[in-house]
Amino acid sequence: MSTGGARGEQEYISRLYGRLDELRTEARQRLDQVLATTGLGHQGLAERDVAAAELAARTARLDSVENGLCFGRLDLRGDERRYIGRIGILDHTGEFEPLLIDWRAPAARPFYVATAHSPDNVQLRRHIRTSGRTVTGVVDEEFGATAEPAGDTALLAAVNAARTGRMSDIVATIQREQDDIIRSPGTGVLVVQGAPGTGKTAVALHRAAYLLYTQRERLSRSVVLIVGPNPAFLRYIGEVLPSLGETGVLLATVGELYPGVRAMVTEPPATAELKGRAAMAEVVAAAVRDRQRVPEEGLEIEHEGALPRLDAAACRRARDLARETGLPHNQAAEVFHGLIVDALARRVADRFGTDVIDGSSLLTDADLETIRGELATAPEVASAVAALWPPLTPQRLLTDLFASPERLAAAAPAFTAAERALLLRPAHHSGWSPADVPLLDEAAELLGADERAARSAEAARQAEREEQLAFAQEALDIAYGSRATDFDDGDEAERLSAFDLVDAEELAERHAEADHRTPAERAAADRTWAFGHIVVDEAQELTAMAWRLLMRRCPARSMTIVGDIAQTGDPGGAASSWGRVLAPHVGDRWRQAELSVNYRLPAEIAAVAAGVLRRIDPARRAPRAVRATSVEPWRHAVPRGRLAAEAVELAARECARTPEGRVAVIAPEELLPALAGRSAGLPDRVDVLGVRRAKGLEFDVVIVVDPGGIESASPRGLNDLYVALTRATQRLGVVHASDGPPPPPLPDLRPLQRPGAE
Ligand SMILES: Nc1ncnc2c1ncn2[C@@H]1O[C@H](COP(=O)(O)OP(=O)(O)OP(=O)(O)O)[C@@H](O)[C@H]1O
Repeated sequence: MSTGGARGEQEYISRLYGRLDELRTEARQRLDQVLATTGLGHQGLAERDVAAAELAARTARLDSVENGLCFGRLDLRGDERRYIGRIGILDHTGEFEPLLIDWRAPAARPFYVATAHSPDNVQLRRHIRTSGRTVTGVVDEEFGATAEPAGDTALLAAVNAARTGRMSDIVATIQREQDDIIRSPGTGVLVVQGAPGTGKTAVALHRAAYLLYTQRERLSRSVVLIVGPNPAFLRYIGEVLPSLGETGVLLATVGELYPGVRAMVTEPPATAELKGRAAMAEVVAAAVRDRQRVPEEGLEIEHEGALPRLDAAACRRARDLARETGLPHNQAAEVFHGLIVDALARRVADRFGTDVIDGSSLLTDADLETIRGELATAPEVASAVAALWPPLTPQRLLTDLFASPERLAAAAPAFTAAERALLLRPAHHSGWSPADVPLLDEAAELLGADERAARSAEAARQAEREEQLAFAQEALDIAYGSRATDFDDGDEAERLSAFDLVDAEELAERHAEADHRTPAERAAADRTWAFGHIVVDEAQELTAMAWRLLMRRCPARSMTIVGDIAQTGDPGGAASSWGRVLAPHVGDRWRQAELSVNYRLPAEIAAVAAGVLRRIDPARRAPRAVRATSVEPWRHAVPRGRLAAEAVELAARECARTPEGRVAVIAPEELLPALAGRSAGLPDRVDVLGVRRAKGLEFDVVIVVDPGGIESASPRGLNDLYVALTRATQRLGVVHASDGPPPPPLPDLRPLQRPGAE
């Protein structure tokens, strides 16, 4: 690494930061000006809010690119020089030349794809390292020269760096196969398959940033949704997009995608698996149909004396016709009500008798209409009809379904009794689980809005508005009343007061709560939001029901799906094949890209993982590791009762030998309480966790406890073991019970010398 070059670059980098500071100040001043603007009408206020939101987003973007603002330089043949960085910055003097080129712009691409074989007009590629605003070093790669490729030096420094517990961006070292995926067009469904550590998450996040750059107008309004497997994972990746200047995305688990429901309840894996099956879509549909009843004994209503009875056949006809409209349940309820009223009106007319000669009604059409109108508004009719076809919320439907063995038997006849028992729970349950969320969403689609609830919400809004109007009128009256006493010095004609400028309507609008939420916040609160693009990470974990929910949220089917079939630990989780998962939603209209280089695992750990992968699927090729560390993974056999104690002791030992970075102890769920009890004295940078929570995360050092226990804990335990063994960037140890051999290929590992003797 050259420090001479570093000194040479400092002046330019300082100039860039100077310009960044100016841009920030300008953006803040404009924001302050916009917010201070007054005297706008309703339309003007709305425009002001839009401008303010855009300026606030710009300010946030400029603030977030402080670290590593510029990380590269390209010298092209013909004396052109380009500096590459997190955002584009123009020189404000003269010709508005680019001072810094956004990494996503086409002009930056040679920085990522130029090679000695295909230099793309590049003479020199320079990696610039900074700490704060100071240049700490540069690494040059001259094309045509025989120097060590600097790209590798920069990449190796990045992959070897100690982990902080938060994922960092890879914008300075994106590799060619990753760049191809990041810049591939945003239309359609793109699946990125790759083994653990190949950079799927990194690529997916940079792709989101790239699409936001190329389609800013569309995507900043329609919002990019990033879906991860659990909140810990979302926290882990949460800083990547802001560091790339992108703050307007929504990160969520599937369990967080039903507004108004906090899915906090944990339930047995078998229940969650069952709720995730595609068959549940039919169960929910059947549960809705089951609530559209026909009384076998017919329908008898007390209204001004008993109304004529409607027999079951007439009720069934009304139900079938209402269903045939194809409307959601709550909207079809109105149709059903109308049909029952029609049938009743005809019966009432019949009671008055028919003409003995031709059998026609003795009542005129007008008479019939009067009877109909009267029945249509009769509360007794309404409540009798609602008992047959009740208005339902998704929560009500599922609560009733899961609380009743009879309802479950009717809605899920294809499930076994044992399976239905897994779904049973009391009506007064303590809340919703993540697996309930796609079911609630499914129900919401089939039920539609509860029209009556919507009407009463609209009535409440109207009442509130009238109240605001009255309040505004009162305020104006007071202002008007006080005018003579306030301004009796004769110059009131020159002064403007509230009643001169606004009427009550306008004042009420000003008092009305403006919607200052960002598009991402509005999207989070709206079940029917159509996202502009969805990124699904750890996609192999999603259930069939979760896929249905996500596809509904993305009618344009613009999606990036990243995952690894070999890491599916959840039998209800998708994927033994991406084709099978996607076929119901997009047929074969999807494309796949593959990542083939392992950036996380050193070759020594990758070899252990490859052994497990061979057991999962002998046909699958393990990715090539980008580096070796010469540190061999170890194993340590201990009596079963000592697993937790020894693991904690070894974690402490690993901490002592690795002064910075993260250490993880990954164990079967049933060992976690024992481990937690013993690990209180360990430093904060040690995590003790099960495989489920470790998915997608990485650590400098990993100790896998009781691999046999992880493997036997579930039908896909071997996949879980594979996940656990693929989390470490530097060192891996395995602690296993001495009463049996560790599962292959772990017996080949070097046995650990007694601590201290190594
Ligand atoms: N081009 C790159 N430059 C520097 N680091 C990289 C690069 N590509 C990937 N990495 C690093 O490799 C590690 C693994 O990346 P990532 O977590 O995206 O892999 P993954 O394929 O999603 O893994 P998993 O399947 O386990 O979730 C991360 O630390 C990431 O920053």
